Amino acid sequence: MTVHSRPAPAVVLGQNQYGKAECHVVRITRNGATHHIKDLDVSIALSGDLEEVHLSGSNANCLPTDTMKNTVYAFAKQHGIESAEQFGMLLARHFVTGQGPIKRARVRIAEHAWERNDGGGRAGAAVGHSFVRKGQETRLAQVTFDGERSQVVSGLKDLVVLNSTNSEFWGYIKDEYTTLEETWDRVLATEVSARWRFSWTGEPRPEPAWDRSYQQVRADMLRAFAETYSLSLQQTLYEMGARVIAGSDEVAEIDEVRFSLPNKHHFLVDLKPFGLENDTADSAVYHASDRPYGLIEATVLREGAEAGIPLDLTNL
Ligand SMILES: O=c1[nH]c(=O)c2[nH]c(=O)[nH]c2[nH]1
Repeated sequence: MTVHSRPAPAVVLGQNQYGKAECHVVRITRNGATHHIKDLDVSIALSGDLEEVHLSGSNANCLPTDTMKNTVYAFAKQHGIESAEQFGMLLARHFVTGQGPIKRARVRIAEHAWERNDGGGRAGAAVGHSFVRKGQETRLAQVTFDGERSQVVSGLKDLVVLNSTNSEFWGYIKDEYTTLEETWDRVLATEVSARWRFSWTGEPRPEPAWDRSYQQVRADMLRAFAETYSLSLQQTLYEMGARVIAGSDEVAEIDEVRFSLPNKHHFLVDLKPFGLENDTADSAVYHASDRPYGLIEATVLREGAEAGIPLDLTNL
């Protein structure tokens, strides 16, 4: 059998673009004790005279995607973020007018909206630096009944909260692998996942008013988060649990609260290479990192109560 070798086909480069996707930039503006937050996911795609980058490997016309990322953070500090549209326009114009080979820039922005954490209307002075991400959390309930006794575990997940000050982290173990710098002022943010178990097991005790209880627990958690001057997320977790247990009344008595709190790290961006001082009295720009993240989990119990919520929340 003869194998007919075919001539190599002529190949050409088609449409192409490149850029840095999902630069998660958070800018905190400080007006005294009242802070404001802008939280954007910025994705950039540039195109233009980029044939040689693909064909010969010459990077002479290639603006590194790392530079695009730095530009996002530096512009956030330098020019502020008025709106997603205005910030996107500023960036798109910068890349096209600043670099000859770049002919077109596409900037996509997803903005995460935040509102003030007023702890259900009861948080007082902490409101200036405490925020809740917009969009409802998911409310959860698990009920079991064995013919005699009921058990009710309520919960919530996806409640994202952030404090732009009143959080420190220092005094921890330092071994040969520790590089983390101690901090006396950082952003503390988490996505609350919690489950709480009621002491109520059925008649003759009156059934708790579940909706009212849920609102009370949610408000207690938000208020404790806002008002706790935090030395660690672990300490904040404990304060939130303690507030929930103490805040539950006799009818809707809660014996146990279990939390799973991812530490949503916000890293201050080093803008010194661009001649910018970050973290000044009026504003700071952070990189909101989504992974890896610290995961802080614990149960807080009424003294004397037996733990009944399993360690693994995903099974509830
Ligand atoms: O609140 C914190 N708790 C930790 O255990 C921890 N570990 C870490 O690196 N950062 C933090 N922050």
